[in-house]
Amino acid sequence: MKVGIIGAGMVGSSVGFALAITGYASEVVIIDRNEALAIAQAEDIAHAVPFMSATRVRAGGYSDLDGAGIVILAAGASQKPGETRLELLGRNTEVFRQIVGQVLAVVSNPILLVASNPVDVITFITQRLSGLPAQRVIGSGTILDTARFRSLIARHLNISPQSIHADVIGEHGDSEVLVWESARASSVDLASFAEQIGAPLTEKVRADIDDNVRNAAYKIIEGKGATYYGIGAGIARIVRAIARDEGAVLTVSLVTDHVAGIEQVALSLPRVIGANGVSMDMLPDLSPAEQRALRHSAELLKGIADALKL
Ligand SMILES: NC(=O)C1=CN([C@@H]2O[C@H](COP(=O)(O)OP(=O)(O)OC[C@H]3O[C@@H](n4cnc5c(N)ncnc54)[C@H](O)[C@@H]3O)[C@@H](O)[C@H]2O)C=CC1
Ligand SMILES: CC(=O)C(=O)O
Repeated sequence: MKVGIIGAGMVGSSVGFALAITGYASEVVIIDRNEALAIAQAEDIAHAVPFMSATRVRAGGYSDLDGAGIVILAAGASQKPGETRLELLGRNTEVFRQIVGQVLAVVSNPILLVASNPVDVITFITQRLSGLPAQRVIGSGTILDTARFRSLIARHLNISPQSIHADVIGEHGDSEVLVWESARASSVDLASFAEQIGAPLTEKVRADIDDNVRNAAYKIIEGKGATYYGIGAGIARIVRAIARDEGAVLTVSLVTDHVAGIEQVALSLPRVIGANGVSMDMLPDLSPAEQRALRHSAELLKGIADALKL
């Protein structure tokens, strides 16, 4: 499948690299308002291809998106140390007002994958600006937070993160909800598994994992200025689910009709993803506290999106 990437910065280039080395895309076109950057990133990534795959990688303009099945939107401002994702909203709304129309002028019915922050509100904006069905406008949402959650639980239990089934839902941001209630290691209840191997999930263990998931971006940005490898791999994983029509269940953001008593809000839930985008949503079993936290997250995002009066 041909994939376009708008934004050749840290995130866009990491997605391009992940797509090229996995071969999940047959062709990748990278576009940025800084053409020299797009060309340099595309060339650098193309030089990795002979070792790994047969993906064709190049820089281009919007007209080069012709025939793309997926367009990844990773353009715009990113957080400075200490800045929240929501503080990027004004700047990135303007960027998306510029780019969404240019994409749709060339590709009439793409699947749009939104990475730019605050990703839930930007996904809402992109769906409204594009007029595409909600199922085709997918925000990376909490796919990265879920990966962080699984990797930290796996580290605590000393097993593979692929054997952990645990999700982060709600906002990709400070109000996100780590779902402990239905978390499992293989098919075993997570708390029971942890007890059985002598590594119980004490309140302190849970609090440390929560802190390191919720605040991962702040800590990494403090240390190296940006996060990009995790989201690069996460978006490549979504592309694979679409390109191979997998029906994979991934936590992604989407404008959702009803969730936690709130209507028409973009946030993350586990969703089934295949060739036509998202086909189904699921709500994991939640504890009463997790239900309240999800409602809070949904209300927060709804309030911000409604204030935009799109
Ligand atoms: N969803 C997630 O989990 C994550 C999201 N992000 C978000 O991804 C976005 C990009 O982050 P980085 O790549 O680190 O930033 P960056 O600053 O490295 O790259 C952004 C790129 O966007 C380009 N750009 C800006 N306006 C444009 C326009 N109108 N048209 C075309 N290109 C334009 C810039 O020239 C720049 O190359 C940020 O909003 C960041 O917060 C970052 C990490 C994880
Ligand atoms: C920057 C960002 O959204 C993240 O790493 O989670």
